[in-house]
Amino acid sequence: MHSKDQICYEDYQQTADWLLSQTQHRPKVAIICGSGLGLLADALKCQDSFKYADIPGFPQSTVQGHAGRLVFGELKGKTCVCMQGRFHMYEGHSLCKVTFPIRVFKLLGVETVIVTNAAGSLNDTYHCGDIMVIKDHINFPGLAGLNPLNGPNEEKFGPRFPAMSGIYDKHLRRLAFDICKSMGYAQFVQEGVYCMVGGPNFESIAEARLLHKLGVDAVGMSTAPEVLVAGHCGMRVFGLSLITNKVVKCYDDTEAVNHESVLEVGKMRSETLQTLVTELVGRMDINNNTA
Ligand SMILES: O=P(O)(O)O[C@H]1O[C@H](CO)[C@@H](O)[C@H]1O
Ligand SMILES: Nc1nc2[nH]cnc2c(=O)[nH]1
Repeated sequence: MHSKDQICYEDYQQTADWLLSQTQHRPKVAIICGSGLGLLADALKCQDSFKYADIPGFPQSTVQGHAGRLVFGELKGKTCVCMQGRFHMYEGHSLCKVTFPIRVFKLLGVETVIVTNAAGSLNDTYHCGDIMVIKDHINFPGLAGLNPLNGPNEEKFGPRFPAMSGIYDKHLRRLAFDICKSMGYAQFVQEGVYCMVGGPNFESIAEARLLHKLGVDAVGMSTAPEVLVAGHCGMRVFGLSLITNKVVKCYDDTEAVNHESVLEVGKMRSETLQTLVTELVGRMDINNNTA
């Protein structure tokens, strides 16, 4: 590794090579579990798992509800790798560290990334426990110049100026809605725009009103960096937000969000999310080459 914030191609390759030497699994799909959503990994069969602390080059999870384990296994016979815990900018990680696993996944042969997160809703028609299929995002840190793709471009991964229109795969979004309909989930599944803010504080009321005016449906402190890096290296992206709370927009409201209640809602919906992700992977069009 060069300096603290600079990661080179060989660093990603070293971590990927180490993982390939430790497991027979050759994943085509990566799943990133949001806050309180780590139980998603329980659905994987024939598991091989690694603590982040034991993986060369991997950052460490520091947030409650992010176990810090990389789990390989199968969903409906398709090989997946699942991050039980992600990295956030507010933990003090550089954005290169936050997105380090994505490029490692690319080198493992992953073609599709499923990102999940816990988020607060700004859309008045949403309820706690709703699942929002992400249609698009607003990346506030990115708009302000905080971008994991800053610095010399690594051409082996992708182009200097990647397009981000259509980054959330239309076909997978449609498939998710079909699955939700057939599973009886349709009444609590939404489609909307996710907004990333830096955190770690939740929104002030004036900030919440601003996001509402901008047409944001759900807000959180993650996801956009991982999506940018996955898109940059040509991976297909699908995203889900679990609505864990309503963002307070009214000065008379005495309710205040906290991380514990966010995790509670994650637990409540874990089985539903497991089913949805399992079915989605099962019906995805991928070439599965299990070593
Ligand atoms: O985005 P994930 O990792 O799901 O976590 C969300 O939940 C935490 C706040 O409760 C924040 O980290 C926010 O980003
Ligand atoms: N920024 C932000 N992140 C969240 N993660 C879960 N809920 C929220 C929220 O209301 N705001």
